[in-house]
Amino acid sequence: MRIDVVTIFPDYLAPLREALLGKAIDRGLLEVAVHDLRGWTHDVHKAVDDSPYGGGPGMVMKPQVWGDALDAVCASPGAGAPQDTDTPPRLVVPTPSGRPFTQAVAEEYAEEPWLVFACGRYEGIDQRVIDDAARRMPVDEVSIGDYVLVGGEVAVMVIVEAVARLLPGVLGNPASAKQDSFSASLSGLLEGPSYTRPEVWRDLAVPDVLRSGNHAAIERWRRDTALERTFARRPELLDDAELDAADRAVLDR
Ligand SMILES: CN1CCC[C@H](Cn2ccc3ccc(-c4n[nH]c(N)c4C#N)cc32)C1
Repeated sequence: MRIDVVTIFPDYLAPLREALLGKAIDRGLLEVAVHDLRGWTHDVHKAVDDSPYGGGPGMVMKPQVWGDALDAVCASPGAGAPQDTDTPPRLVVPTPSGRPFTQAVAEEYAEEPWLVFACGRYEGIDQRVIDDAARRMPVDEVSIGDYVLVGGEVAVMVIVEAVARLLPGVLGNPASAKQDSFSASLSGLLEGPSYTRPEVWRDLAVPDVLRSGNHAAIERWRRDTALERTFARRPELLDDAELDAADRAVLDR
């Protein structure tokens, strides 16, 4: 997978080259290029923003600069295009007003050969940039949660990590992603609690079933605790979960 990120704060994305993702890049499982939006400005002040039409607080990011940047970065075939194909990338624009970025969206993105991320700042990017790009490529405006950040860079880090860990070979143990919270194999439920040695720590013991060696009982316990935790913390997830009679018996307890 090829990932391009356009931002006015390239150094903000430096952590993408650390740890697991850094290893994935070194192993060629992932290619990441970060571009400084100011490279497409033409004035001495390298202006990327201007005051909003209709008034209101803050500034809006200029369409001309973003248009030139995305024309260059999304060019296919082009320098960034994977295998130099003429397939355009999917443009992902983080914004609080976007559709929710969920595990299902992460799984969708993990199938894409090429993602380009546009990191807004100020009050956001002139809408015409998104509307213009949508004439040439798939565009997604997504939100990582119902709170307001200062810019898109942190959201891109969240999205890239959630997507990259799903790529074959990135996680040491691929089975780990199969047991993710929200994943299909867990019926969209939250994961239950995890434990490791010692058996007793500060007079708190590991549940006996996990040391029983009875794999059927352990699987049932993990399902039950996932159901209980989901019911307690995210009951709305149960609406879409495929529950059997045993599951419903747990919830009716
Ligand atoms: C007061 N204004 C309101 C509009 C957005 C302004 C800050 N900003 C500029 C670009 C930008 C990109 C993403 C996010 C963001 N915030 N929360 C999320 N879940 C996001 C996501 N994905 C925020 C952003 C602040």
